[in-house]
Amino acid sequence: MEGEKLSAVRIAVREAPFRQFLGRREPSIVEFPPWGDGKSLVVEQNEFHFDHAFPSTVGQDEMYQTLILPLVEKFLQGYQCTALAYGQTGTGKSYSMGMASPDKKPEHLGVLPRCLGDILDHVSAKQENQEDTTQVYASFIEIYNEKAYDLLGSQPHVPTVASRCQSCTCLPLSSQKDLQTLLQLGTRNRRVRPTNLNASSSRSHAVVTIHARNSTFHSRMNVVDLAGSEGVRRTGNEGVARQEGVNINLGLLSINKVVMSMAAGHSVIPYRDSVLTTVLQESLTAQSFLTFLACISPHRCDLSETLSTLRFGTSAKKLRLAPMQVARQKQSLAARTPHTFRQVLSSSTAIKRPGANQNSHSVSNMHIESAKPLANILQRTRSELGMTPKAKKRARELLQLEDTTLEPSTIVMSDTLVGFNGEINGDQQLMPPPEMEYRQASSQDFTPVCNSKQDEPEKSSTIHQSVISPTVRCQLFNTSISSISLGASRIQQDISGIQPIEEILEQRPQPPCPLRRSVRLASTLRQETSDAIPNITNLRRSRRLAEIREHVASVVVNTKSEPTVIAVNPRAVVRPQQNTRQRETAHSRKLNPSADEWLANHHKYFLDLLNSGNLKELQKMPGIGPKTAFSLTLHRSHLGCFQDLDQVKGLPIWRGTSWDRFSQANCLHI
Ligand SMILES: Nc1ncnc2c1ncn2[C@@H]1O[C@H](COP(=O)(O)OP(=O)(O)OP(=O)(O)O)[C@@H](O)[C@H]1O
Repeated sequence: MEGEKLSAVRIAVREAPFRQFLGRREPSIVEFPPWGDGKSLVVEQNEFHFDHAFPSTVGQDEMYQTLILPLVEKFLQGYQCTALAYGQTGTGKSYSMGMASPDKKPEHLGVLPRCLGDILDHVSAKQENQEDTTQVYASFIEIYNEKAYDLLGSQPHVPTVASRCQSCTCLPLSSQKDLQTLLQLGTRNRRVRPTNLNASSSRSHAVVTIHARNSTFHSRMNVVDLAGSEGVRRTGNEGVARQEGVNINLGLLSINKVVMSMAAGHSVIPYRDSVLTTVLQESLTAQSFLTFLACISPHRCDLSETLSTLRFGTSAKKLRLAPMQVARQKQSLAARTPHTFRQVLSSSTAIKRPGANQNSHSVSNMHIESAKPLANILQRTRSELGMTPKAKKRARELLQLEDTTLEPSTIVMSDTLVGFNGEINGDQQLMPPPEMEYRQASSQDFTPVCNSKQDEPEKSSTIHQSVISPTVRCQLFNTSISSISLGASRIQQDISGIQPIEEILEQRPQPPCPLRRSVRLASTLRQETSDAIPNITNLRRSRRLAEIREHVASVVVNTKSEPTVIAVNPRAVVRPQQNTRQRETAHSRKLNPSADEWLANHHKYFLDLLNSGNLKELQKMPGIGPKTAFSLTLHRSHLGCFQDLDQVKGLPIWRGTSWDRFSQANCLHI
């Protein structure tokens, strides 16, 4: 087997024998077609293809040799391996994994005793040849009601405190006697309860972790026997047993979610959803070998559970893993910091953008050299940690850019950085640690970060650049770079084809005013009318309207008699005197148009509003309610647009004096 390419994820299905106590013999719902080559099965016209499909006639030895032995070989070469049995209750998971009470008959021995036996044989053979000094030891835990129990410990029924069971008992294994002790202790202490479907149903998930440790690697192999998936009603459980069932299903659901997330290439895997996945976190990574054994029932009454077990297997086939041999110290780093990869990747994502490599060639060689050790560490950390294929692809892209781009918080620049159209002054260092970068933005964050000369106040244009630079820094780098001047020469622009950032920023069209359209319209109207009416802001709406009416009345009177404004209402003329002198002069050019002119403008503007306003905007006009606004829009769409206000006045929507009120409220005087 050595040297043979073993697929990282393998799914096998095993059919259980008929359950005797059901008392009847019926044809199995599972068919193994001859064309399936031992890999396919058909259940009620649903076809499934896996790596192996074992009928109930296949014995323990054949199953072990085909499915588990290659995994054991990988384990002995230093890989992380997991063999996991899942399926409905009573379908032979514990039997297959060898976690049921030890059977005297050798043909019934399950995975665990067989693989421990093989591992011990292999290690002792090597030790005899003085080739190796591999130590083997194993732990046996169970997860019951969302609590982990150390079955080899002195208090097997007291939950362990450590969330990942790092401190559970590990028995050294050097002989068959040790092996027997381990199996006896574990299976004796494991919780079992008779249910309607299984006379000795395991009520917990069992995880046996075998460690092989030598001078070069520390590999792990998990043999997992999940508690059966079960419909709580079918098992006939009540009380505590019912709660057990709920927790069992919770664990199974969470493992399902973990596998789905890994298969989908998500960067965040929900390991923490249950104790089971937390314990298996170190093994269910993209760098492990995974083998699933789906145990199914031949009975028609179990059809739905059988189909759901097979569907889970089909989804797990989508997993794409890239196992790697894990060196002893690296493995512990990976195991202890499973999230480091994500941090590293996200920081890298923040600093490197597509196209950065083509523009960053002018980073000085000296700094590339200084950055290399750190770049290597980063690369190593990435490779040590499990990566989904998608993340791996991304990481590879990033690593290709590594030599010529900035590393987070590491490089002291002395040359010109062209990559982001920024120049970094030689004797100014990069800003320290990125933790500064993710503070909540405050006004201080946007004050120029300057050293030396740039602390001096400068011309407005320079200040403008400085104000931009911290923002740009946050976007492009995970580290701060002080004193970036964002100017790039025309030649650099021509070479890179990238416009300098400050130019882009300057030329970027101003974002639309954050005010709502109706408010903008209203303010435009107010501005227009403010040329002819006094400043009456900050007054209540009723009072404002009254003032407008008074003022317009004064203008009308004025044009009929004198060319200057006559104070018909003292408030109407007193207000402008409160305005500043500049405002008066600015307005004086436009002020005092004839009333006709003002009215014509006002009508025109008002008509525009009626033609362009939506329902909400129309309703904001004085004298227009929801119904009128709706009728107006209907007529408008029917007519195309209103030609003049007389046409609006002639619409059949105005009842009684409603037009007069509307006209008066809006100073239309029609
Ligand atoms: N392939 C098989 N050959 C012979 N006996 C089997 C086989 N599979 C299962 N059995 C028997 O079926 C019974 C139930 O098996 P087992 O307890 O392993 O099921 P399980 O899936 O672990 O159930 P649970 O999830 O409830 O613990 C056992 O008595 C076991 O010996």
